Amino acid sequence: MKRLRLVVVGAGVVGFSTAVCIAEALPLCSVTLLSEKFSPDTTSDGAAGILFAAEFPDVPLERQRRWFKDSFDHLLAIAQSQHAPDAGVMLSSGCQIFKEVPANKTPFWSDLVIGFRIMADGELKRFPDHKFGQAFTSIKCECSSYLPWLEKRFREAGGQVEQRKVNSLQELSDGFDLIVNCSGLGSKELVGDAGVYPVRGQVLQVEAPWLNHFIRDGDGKTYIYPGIHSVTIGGTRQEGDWRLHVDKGDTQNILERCARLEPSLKKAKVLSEWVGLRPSRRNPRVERERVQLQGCMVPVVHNYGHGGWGVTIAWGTALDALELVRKCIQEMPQKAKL
Ligand SMILES: Cc1cc2nc3c(=O)[nH]c(=O)nc-3n(C[C@H](O)[C@H](O)[C@H](O)COP(=O)(O)OP(=O)(O)OC[C@H]3O[C@@H](n4cnc5c(N)ncnc54)[C@H](O)[C@@H]3O)c2cc1C
Ligand SMILES: O=C(O)CCC(=O)C(=O)O
Repeated sequence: MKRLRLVVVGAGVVGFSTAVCIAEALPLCSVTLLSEKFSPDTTSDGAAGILFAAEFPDVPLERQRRWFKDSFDHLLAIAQSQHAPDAGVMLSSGCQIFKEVPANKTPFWSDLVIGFRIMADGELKRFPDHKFGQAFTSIKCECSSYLPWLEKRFREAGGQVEQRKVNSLQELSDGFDLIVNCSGLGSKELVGDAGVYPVRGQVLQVEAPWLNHFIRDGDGKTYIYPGIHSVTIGGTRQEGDWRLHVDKGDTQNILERCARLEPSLKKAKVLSEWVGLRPSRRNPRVERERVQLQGCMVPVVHNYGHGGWGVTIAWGTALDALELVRKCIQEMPQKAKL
């Protein structure tokens, strides 16, 4: 019996989440993950990995809530299991503080994280420049551990992995019946999407084991996220900036901004510096189309453009992508399904 051959392009948190969802749900299909780069060399690897999100302008809020909730619940189950240290997933409590009271005091995910509450005036005293704060428990998912863990899970479900750059979807039409595109910023070239652009982010890993709680400035530029082995501090959001090298000016600026929120960071040792390009788009593209490749109409499911929130919503969008894959398969002629 000929098995249906599926290919997932991309080995970041979106690609591996999608590949695992598909391989585990459709054991009769052959699933291959192809990617130019793997952990530790993807954008996902350096992300702070905190589950937190801003709203995308044109995606129905219910769908965004589902992406957040499905991802949060999936990672919470891992954080509370024996797999937590191997997968690099931990609960993380802290606060987001604002210099001005925000128009929306309760973000759309406030009831999806744990214990969300508005901070009392007394708690804000240590942040004299800030007037308003939200305290809650979220999750930190460290992709340098999580991606290898997902890869193992994918292989255990029968998935195959191959390192290769895909220059055009045409290259895939011979070997595969269905393509799932999770190539992040690579989609700009791979599928000619002019709406995809980089937002450069620089972060530092510092040694500060005395810090247990995260602090995020509501402007989204400055954050301190204690992790399993070190503390991630950041950041920058430089739109359209393709530079992948560390900028020493940014490093200095990050250290100063973070020490203003948490003075003890002046005593922290800098362990490493890292730059990544967020695969940004006005809205993530989670949809399907049929593309003519070498004379055949081939179904393509897209799942890319998660910007600064890819770790947060990867599992939720992967489940959506799985449903789109199922629909494509249902519409295939019976012969192709065998
Ligand atoms: C500094 C910084 C901090 C961040 N912190 C957080 C955070 O705290 N929380 C959060 O939710 N998000 C965070 N993000 C955002 C997050 O990193 C991204 O949203 C996420 O990594 C996107 O995942 P992805 O799988 O789409 O892309 P990537 O990780 O970039 O993976 C894309 C994959 O596609 C492959 N690929 C691309 N083109 C091709 C091709 N033509 N052929 C073959 N393979 C190809 C690449 O090699 C790679 O494997 C942060 C980002 C940065 C830069
Ligand atoms: O914005 C945050 O607080 C988390 C880090 C992040 O998502 C980012 O830098 O893109």
